[in-house]
Amino acid sequence: MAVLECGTRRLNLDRTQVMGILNVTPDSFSDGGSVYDDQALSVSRALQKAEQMVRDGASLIDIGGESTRPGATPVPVQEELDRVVPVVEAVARELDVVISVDTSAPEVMRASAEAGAHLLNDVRAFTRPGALEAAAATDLAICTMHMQGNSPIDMQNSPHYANVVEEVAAFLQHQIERCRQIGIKDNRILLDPGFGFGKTLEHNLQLLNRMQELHALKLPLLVGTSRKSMIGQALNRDVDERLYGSLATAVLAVTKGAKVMRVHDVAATVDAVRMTEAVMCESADRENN
Ligand SMILES: Nc1nc2[nH]c(SCC(=O)O)nc2c(=O)[nH]1
Repeated sequence: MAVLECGTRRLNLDRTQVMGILNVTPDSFSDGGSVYDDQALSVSRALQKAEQMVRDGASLIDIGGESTRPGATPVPVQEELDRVVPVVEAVARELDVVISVDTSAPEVMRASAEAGAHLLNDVRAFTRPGALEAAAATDLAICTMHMQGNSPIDMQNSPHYANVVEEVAAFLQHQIERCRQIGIKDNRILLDPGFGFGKTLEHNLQLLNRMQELHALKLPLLVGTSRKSMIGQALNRDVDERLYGSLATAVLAVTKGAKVMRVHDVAATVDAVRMTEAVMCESADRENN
């Protein structure tokens, strides 16, 4: 059985797992402010949303205190801590689920691990000073992701690749080597091609269409396409009309070997993923019988 070691928890990767997105930010692009009451973060509202996603079939919850949509400005660390830590503590106390924290700040990584998180998810691939050391000091799983450009502020200015799949693969291979050098074992690592992070529509479409080529890296893939602009651009849909397109990308990602899907719409995605796997397993069952 393929397993991701997530601190005190182990995640079965023999089947694709669905990660529910829990933005605890007032300005996230697709559901900004959904857990805010007038200006204040409501921990109870955040917990209710997490409970619903677990009921819907999420086996991971990704808690993010900084919006990383294109053009977003960084959040002060203390503000991020104030948003994330109380929600991690509440979810750890109340729910049986793998808790992921979407952060680039080493202070938030350490505090989240203390508060009960199981996975550190960094869209900046643990490149901030002290971030990889902070991750290595825990026994949490990590997700390391490709982004072209230094941050969401500038990543979409002029994305450019000679060969996007090869360049993303080379970047992720380098991240694996950084992790190994600092003592983060392979069975704690998820890799993520970073859809929408310094990529044009064509880059994103090619990356999904050729994603099976990333299996050469031999570590499990996390995919985050849910409600992203690649869907809006391909279908000419606003952010609240991208469920069907998101499901199409989830099905394709699963057929190409994604092991974790990071999504807003958990129930719909769980059914799409399970149906896809039912068909895929049929062919495997038939070949084995
Ligand atoms: N690992 C990982 N973490 C993420 N955090 C965001 S924030 C922007 C959004 O949800 O559209 N995207 C991703 C992603 O694609 N992969």
